[in-house]
Formats: sequence, C-alpha cells, structure tokens
Amino acid sequence: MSHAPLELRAVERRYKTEAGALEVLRGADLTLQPGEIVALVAPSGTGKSTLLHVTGLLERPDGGEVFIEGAAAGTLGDDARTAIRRNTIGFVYQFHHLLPEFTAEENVMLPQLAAGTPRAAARARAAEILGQFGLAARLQHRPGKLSGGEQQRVAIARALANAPRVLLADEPTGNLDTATANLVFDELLREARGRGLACLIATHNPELAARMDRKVTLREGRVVPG
Ligand SMILES: Nc1ncnc2c1ncn2[C@@H]1O[C@H](COP(=O)(O)OP(=O)(O)OP(=O)(O)O)[C@@H](O)[C@H]1O
Repeated sequence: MSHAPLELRAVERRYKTEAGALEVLRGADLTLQPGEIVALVAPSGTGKSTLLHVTGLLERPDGGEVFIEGAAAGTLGDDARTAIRRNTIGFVYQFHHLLPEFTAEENVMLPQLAAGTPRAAARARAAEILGQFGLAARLQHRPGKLSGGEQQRVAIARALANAPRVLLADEPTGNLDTATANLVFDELLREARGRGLACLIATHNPELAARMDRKVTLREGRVVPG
C-alpha cells in the first residue's frame, strides 16, 4: 500500500510567552495525497508559519506526529529530521533567502551537494531545473543581479533540487507585484503538477488559493476546510 506523502496527526505546538503557554496548534490533522495542491488560507497570527515549520520538520511538535511517506518523522531528533527534510521536502519562503555570494546555479546546487550528489550531476540538474523556469541565460548571475521574479524562481528551483515528494511554501509570491506573482505562481503550479508533488501553500491571496485543488484554514489550532 502506498502511503500519503504527508500526514499530520493530532499535532500540537505551543510557545512559552510571558503571559504563559500560547497553544498555537491544538490537535491539527491534515493528509495530503500524491499530487494534491492545498491552499492554507488563514488570518494572520493563527499559526500558518508554525504549521509549515512543524510540517517541514524545522520544529518538533509538542504532541502528535508528522508522517512523511508513512514514516513518523516529526518527533525524530534533529539530525534525522534534517536528513528526511533534505531528501523529501522542498521549502519556498516569501523572501527568497538565496545566498548572495553564490550564483543562481550554485544556489540550486547547494542542497544537492549537502545531500551527497556529485558536483557535476548537481550542476547539470541545477541547469535543467533553472531552464524549466526560463532562467537558462541567468545561471551565472548572483541574486543581486536578478529581478524579484527571477530570484523567486531560483528559490523554487532550489526547493525542487533534491526531487522532493512534498513542497511547502509560505506566501511564495507575496513579495512580488501582481503580474509577476501570477506568472511565477503559474510556473510553480505547472512544475509541481508535472512532478506530482503534494503541496501545502500558505497564501493570503484568494485568487491564488482558488487555483489550488482545495483550501484549508486554521481554527482554534486545528486544520479545517477553508
Ligand atoms: N518562537 C515563538 N515564540 C513565541 N511565540 C511565537 C513563536 N512563533 C510564533 N509565535 C506566536 O504564535 C502565533 C502564531 O504565529 P505564526 O507565525 O505561526 O502565525 P501566522 O499565521 O503564520 O501569521 P502571519 O500570517 O502573520 O505570518 C502568533 O501569536 C505568534 O506570535
């Protein structure tokens, strides 16, 4: 039996604050099927980033579990979570977070090198993915020499570099003007669908959300249909 690429079961996450514990996730359940693209649309401060960070194995849940392709992953130790994250999860942030001293090509090579891919293969794959985003002529440019849309395309290419099964994104086009955001989002959806990736994409933009397969929101720390 094949497993869902991503499943959250009864995930809890709380933060200590001066006013006491802040219960952000209170039993969040969510299952993404292969190729399913889900919009996470919820008011500011309700826990979208927290949910993405726990789902992306960046933070450990305080209760419940995150399963990646059927295997319990969220509550493993830091090194094990890092290894799973590197090989199975791609993450795109609102701001590109590219390394400024490296070229576009090198930025897409880096996660592959970290995962043990030989340099020549990593370079070839970086060029291939960047080409899919129309950046074949920009491989040797540093981020500072790229437009905002190009920077974000490189960031998406980097997220796809290790052929993840799950793509997580936090307002991936939120820093772009409307026209550029639409173009970049089209390419993101096209590449995600082409690869059959399960995606969870947080956005405040209802038009972008409407183009995904379904919408969820957060209510009192739980994931509910949006
Ligand atoms: N490390 C932390 N320590 C303490 N509180 C935190 C921490 N991270 C987040 N919070 C709090 O948890 C709540 C949820 O934050 P989170 O960033 O997940 O919300 P969000 O829905 O992503 O918001 P936004 O849309 O504004 O980015 C907020 O009240 C926030 O202040």
